[in-house]
Amino acid sequence: MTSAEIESPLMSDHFINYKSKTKIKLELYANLIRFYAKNSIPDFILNLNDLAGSSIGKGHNKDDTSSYLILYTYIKNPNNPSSKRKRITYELSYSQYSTYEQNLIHVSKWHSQLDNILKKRLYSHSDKLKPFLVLVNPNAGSGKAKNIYFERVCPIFSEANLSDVLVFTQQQNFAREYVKEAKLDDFAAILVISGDGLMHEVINGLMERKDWPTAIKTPLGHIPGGSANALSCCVAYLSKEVFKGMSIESFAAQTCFNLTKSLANPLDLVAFELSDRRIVHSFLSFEWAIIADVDLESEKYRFLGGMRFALGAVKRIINLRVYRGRFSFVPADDYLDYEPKDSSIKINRQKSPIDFNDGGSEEMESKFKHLSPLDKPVPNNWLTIEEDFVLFLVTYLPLISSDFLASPQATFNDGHMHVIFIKQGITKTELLKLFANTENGDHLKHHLVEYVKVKAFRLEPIGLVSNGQVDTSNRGIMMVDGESVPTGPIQAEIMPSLGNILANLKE
Ligand SMILES: Nc1ncnc2c1ncn2[C@@H]1O[C@H](COP(=O)(O)OP(=O)(O)OP(=O)(O)O)[C@@H](O)[C@H]1O
Repeated sequence: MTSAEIESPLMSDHFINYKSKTKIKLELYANLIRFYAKNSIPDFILNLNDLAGSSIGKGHNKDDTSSYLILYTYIKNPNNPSSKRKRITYELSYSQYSTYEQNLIHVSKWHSQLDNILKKRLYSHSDKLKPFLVLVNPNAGSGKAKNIYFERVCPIFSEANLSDVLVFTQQQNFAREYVKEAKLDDFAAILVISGDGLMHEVINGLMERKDWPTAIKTPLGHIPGGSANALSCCVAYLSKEVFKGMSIESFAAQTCFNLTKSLANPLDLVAFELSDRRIVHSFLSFEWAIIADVDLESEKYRFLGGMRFALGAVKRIINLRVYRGRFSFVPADDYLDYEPKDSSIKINRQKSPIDFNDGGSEEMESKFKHLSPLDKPVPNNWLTIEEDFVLFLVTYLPLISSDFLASPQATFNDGHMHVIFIKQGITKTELLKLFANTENGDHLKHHLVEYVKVKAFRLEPIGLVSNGQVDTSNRGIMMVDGESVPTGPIQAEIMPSLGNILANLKE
């Protein structure tokens, strides 16, 4: 027996379903509404997790004294929990009293009771009445973000009785500067309608504030509006919601509905020290070798949306590049005995006693737990691999695009970076097959794909390898969260649970 069955309803009333013209009894509980047509057994149970909100309406006929309760639901097929959500509205007329005013007063009680229950579930830690700050990049992806805001997001916010402050970004780094100066206390959360690049800007803007330790705790939400939209895919994947096989508009609407049901969840961020000594913060990935080449080179196919990556990958595999590099890392505790699948990969394990900040400085020690200055050797307890790499990818969320489940083990705050690399030796055919197997994470089973979980790493790119020669003038492209950074020695450390991401995680 569920707790709702032993509780008495908060409200119970008879309505007429406007569409079917049938009588219906509704019982409201803390988590659900029961719909009874004839029997004492409910015909339908609406979980309040599937309800965006309600509104009050009046009939068109001037003699109609009834008042209407309208429910906006986004329901999955009950027989298929992994189905898309479908919007269904229930228009329920109430006419127990003889005047419209009396009926309206009673329906208003339902509306405010529902609003209170739904808002209580939102951001329980913050002020319910604060608006969202919504940042929209009108030029993201194939240029749909503005329409997504007006046609998909606004209607759901209105159904859920949520308010927002809209800001269109005007150029690169606009959002970064905006959140650096914004009065964050005025907002419940920051929502980004764009690709992953704009979220990267927002996170870095927050980290550049004087009050960054509190600023970075502002809950962040992502609504897909760009081409890859990896963060929205990860939120949907970890919330057990569909994210494939639907248009960006439907995906955005579903994501927006889920945001109205979301709570703030701790999010791992990664601090990078770039070769020019700048510090940037990242939520998604670091790419070098083939993935970075594809990401940058496929920019010119942005009009294709997500398809741009598939096209770029095929082109780059045909003209495969190999880069020599030195990869040093602090393995996660469960990877201390890490051995590569390919026995020809040699790991340099320092035997000298562990010294965390060997050659480090006080400044580095105060900022980082593992990193020493970039111009000094890595500490003694790090492991080092020097190889010719075809692929080198670090992720801290599961997906880098809707069809690339790079690290199935990753969660929002598992406290680690997940490194995948492939060294020279893989054939073009094998690589093509492997790229076709990334949707379910099956690439990790391939004997030439290496995987290691780390807390910190350093990558020193050496040069492009061709015909046994190393061209040190070409060290490839490096990308953090899909944004180019200067190529050169780079290092990174995980910052466990530093940020907060909005997601409706199911138990
Ligand atoms: N109004 C704007 N006009 C032009 N560029 C902008 C504007 N606002 C932001 N930008 C920049 O556009 C770049 C791309 O944005 P974003 O990553 O959000 O979309 P995308 O690249 O289309 O999507 P994805 O990252 O999913 O592939 C970012 O570097 C961002 O700083």
